[in-house]
Amino acid sequence: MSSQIDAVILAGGMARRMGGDDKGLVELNGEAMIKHTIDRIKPQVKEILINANRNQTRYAEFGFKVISDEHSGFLGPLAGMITAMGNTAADYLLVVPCDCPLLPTDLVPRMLAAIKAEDAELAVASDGEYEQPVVLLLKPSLRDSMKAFLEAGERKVDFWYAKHHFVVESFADQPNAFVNVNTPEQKQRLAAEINQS
Ligand SMILES: Nc1nc2c(ncn2[C@@H]2O[C@H](COP(=O)(O)OP(=O)(O)OP(=O)(O)O)[C@@H](O)[C@H]2O)c(=O)[nH]1
Ligand SMILES: [Mg+2]
Repeated sequence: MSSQIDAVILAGGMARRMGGDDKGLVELNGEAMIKHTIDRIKPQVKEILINANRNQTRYAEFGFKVISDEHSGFLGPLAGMITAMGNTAADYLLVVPCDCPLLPTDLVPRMLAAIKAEDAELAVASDGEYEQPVVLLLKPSLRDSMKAFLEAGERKVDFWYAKHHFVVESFADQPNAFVNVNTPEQKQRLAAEINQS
């Protein structure tokens, strides 16, 4: 039987480098940033969850369930993952950020194959050089471990997964896969690149 896979798109940060604008809703080439992410991920998973702590009504307009962090206070991406893991019945949860508009279209099959090959608990994507700690495929049963880690005051995603059996899947074959838009300048640059190609 094939594995059921849901996804959470993390859009729950404060986006300070974007001047506090809600990053998932900022427009890139005429569409909300999160719409680019949705278009990349939707064909690869069963259900999508949007994790947002502001503007929930606007996020709901994309047609998916919107969930807010169960821990208040903007505790970081782990808080969004914990909430999503409690809202899925899937075998695996894909975690992606809202500010990576060019995610691989073969993200899920490759991460899943990497997990199965090593019988690992989770996979983290890499650009060939750096791990991408908010691009993960993980078993929702890891929720208790993540919750305990967050509630102990820890915040760093890579420190958390280092405690588990994880595999790294490299997407070095796709140099722009994890282009990350954190500032208005990065957004302008990417918009110009997309328009040229
Ligand atoms: N649920 C949730 N997601 C978060 C939180 N902080 C960051 N994220 C998400 O984690 C991912 C990576 O976050 P960053 O881009 O580093 O941080 P950010 O808060 O969005 O932006 P900056 O304030 O400019 O660092 C993004 O998808 C954010 O939406 C949080 O407190 N809760
Ligand atoms: Mg970012």
